[in-house]
Amino acid sequence: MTAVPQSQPLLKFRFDRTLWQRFVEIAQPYFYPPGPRSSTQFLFLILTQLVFVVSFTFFFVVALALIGFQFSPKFFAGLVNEIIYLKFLSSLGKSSLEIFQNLLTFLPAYIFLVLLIGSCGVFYAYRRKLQGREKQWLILAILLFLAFIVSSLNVLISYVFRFIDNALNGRDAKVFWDFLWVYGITLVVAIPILISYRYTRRKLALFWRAWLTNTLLKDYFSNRAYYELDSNAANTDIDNPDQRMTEDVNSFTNTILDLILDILDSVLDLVAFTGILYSISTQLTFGLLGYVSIASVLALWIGTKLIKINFNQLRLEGDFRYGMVHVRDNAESIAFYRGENLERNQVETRLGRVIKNYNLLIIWIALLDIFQYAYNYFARLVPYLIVAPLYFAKQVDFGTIGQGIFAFGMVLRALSIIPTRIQDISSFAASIERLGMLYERFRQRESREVVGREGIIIHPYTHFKVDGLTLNTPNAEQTLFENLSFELTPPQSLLVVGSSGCGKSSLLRAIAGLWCNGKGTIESPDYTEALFLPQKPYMLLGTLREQLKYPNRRENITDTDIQSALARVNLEDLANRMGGLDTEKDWAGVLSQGEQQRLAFARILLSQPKYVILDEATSALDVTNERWLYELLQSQDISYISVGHRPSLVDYHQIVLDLRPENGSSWQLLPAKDYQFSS
Ligand SMILES: Nc1ncnc2c1ncn2[C@@H]1O[C@H](COP(=O)(O)OP(=O)(O)OP(=O)(O)O)[C@@H](O)[C@H]1O
Repeated sequence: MTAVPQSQPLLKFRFDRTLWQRFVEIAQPYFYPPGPRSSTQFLFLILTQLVFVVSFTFFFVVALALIGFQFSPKFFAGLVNEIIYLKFLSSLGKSSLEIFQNLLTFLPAYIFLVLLIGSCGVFYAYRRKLQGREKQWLILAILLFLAFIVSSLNVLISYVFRFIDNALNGRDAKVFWDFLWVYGITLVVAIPILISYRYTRRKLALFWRAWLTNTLLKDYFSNRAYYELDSNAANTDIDNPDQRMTEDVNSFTNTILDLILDILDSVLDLVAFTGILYSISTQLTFGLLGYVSIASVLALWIGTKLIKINFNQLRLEGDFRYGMVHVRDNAESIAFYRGENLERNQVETRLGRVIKNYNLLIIWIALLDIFQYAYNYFARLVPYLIVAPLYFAKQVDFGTIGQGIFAFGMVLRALSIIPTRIQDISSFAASIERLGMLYERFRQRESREVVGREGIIIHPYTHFKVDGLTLNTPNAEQTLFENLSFELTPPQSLLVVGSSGCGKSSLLRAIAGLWCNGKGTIESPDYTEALFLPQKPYMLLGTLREQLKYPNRRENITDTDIQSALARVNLEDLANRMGGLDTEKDWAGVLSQGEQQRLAFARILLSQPKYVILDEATSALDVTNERWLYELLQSQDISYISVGHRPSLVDYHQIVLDLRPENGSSWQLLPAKDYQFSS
């Protein structure tokens, strides 16, 4: 049964600089390689891309307007007269067509042209840095462009309805039907654009997720980080790395795009509709700004509380799921022990923590709901209160009321990103914290490796040589042995003995480079020349063939080689019995311990290493099979180190290393023929 996490590391959850730095650390590398001042350059490139998209959109919209003008001159004439940002255009020509045509020879057009060429130039200058990242920049550009178009469509639709309302009010049937047609055509164009916008957003999130997960996986599997993280310890700060690399990455890449594009949409809507709103009422505009600012500060305060709760929720959910997986992986042992009740208790304790924290979460969400309902319902009243008196005083037409309410709603929505999305923002911040911590841990390991590890020094060498080795456990609680020295010249073999817990397996861990807390030097052959056989053989998820080829050190292993290796370890009928080499099973559950240990010996025959390290690798076998397998090793001219408790093992080794000799010294090395197992 694994430890149920008791305490959590003390973390501060705030919308602060550290959170921002973590965010940049995770988000930037997909688009721009990290390095000194790279964040500034990255932001500069994002702005340049924005400039590019704005300039491009300008020419695109003018071209569209010129085409659209051919279909509905009345609507476009109306637009030029009504849209506040376009009113200045009236000076460019008499008819609306002239105005649009003149736009292309007007000063802003030149400015946009220069910006367009300039931004292309900037990207050209950065082409080397962006090598391999072209795809994401291109998709981002398309996404930004679509965001502009979608926002323009919203403005357009608001005007179409204003004209429809006014035509209704003036009982002008012709104009009414004309604009209904315009609306129909706009929809035909708008729907595919809207769908492409959403699709592109998801596609970029998907590419980003794949990239980020692969990057983290690379770090996770490099230099055995997965082994060092010790993520099941109760007080670990990197809990559930699997969850961080799966769910947290997914929610990060999806939410980030949703949020960033929502913010962009909001900015665009804000620019588009504040003008309309401002032209209707200045008080309404400023009142709205004040209202939203106060609400945002309040929302951020509630959000800060929510980050911690969301962070804990993610951790507790991960712990709960791991508890269940642990039961699944150890089903047989638990069944033998009849440990159901204890296991149920441990998963129920974990579930209890999930529920307790979730309970806290829903209380805070309820508080947030009160705030959000009050915020939204009160906001709906405001435009009526301000625009209706203007209408009664005949200062604005009827269509203006509808458009005023629509514009108010759009500006309110645009400004309300923080008050209304604070729940998403907080869980996003929690994901950033969790991913950021994992990311930092990987970077720390990397810099530690560059600077050089402290403790035991490992050198590559032609054979095993240990010099002055003192080994501590990773947490430095125990010193297992001191000043150990020995040399093993092939084809010599060494048997490591000693009472349980004296550090036999730990010596093998140090030789394999897994433990390095202590001092002294270990010289060992390259890992590709050695094979390690643990007491409980590792059975991977896959076919029987993959099982036998593991760890895939040699190519061109044929099925005949496999069959012959199986026969030599007394498993000739295994493939037939299991339905062939392509069969996939839960091998750890299907094969007996002894069969698994024999299968591990078959791996030696197939991989043909020069050295083998065996940690009680024959403990589940009878003495006859054990002898047979050791004779097999000797016939292959393999030099090996074994750990074991059985007296019979002494016969297959030349040297014995006793890590807890009875004479009281720290360790003892002697020829096997002189060694006597104590009874
Ligand atoms: N990850 C760890 N962190 C801290 N201490 C550990 C860790 N793994 C093992 N130890 C401790 O190190 C000591 C040596 O463990 P090791 O597995 O090397 O014993 P051993 O001699 O191989 O025992 P056995 O014969 O029972 O397999 C034990 O006291 C064990 O509790």
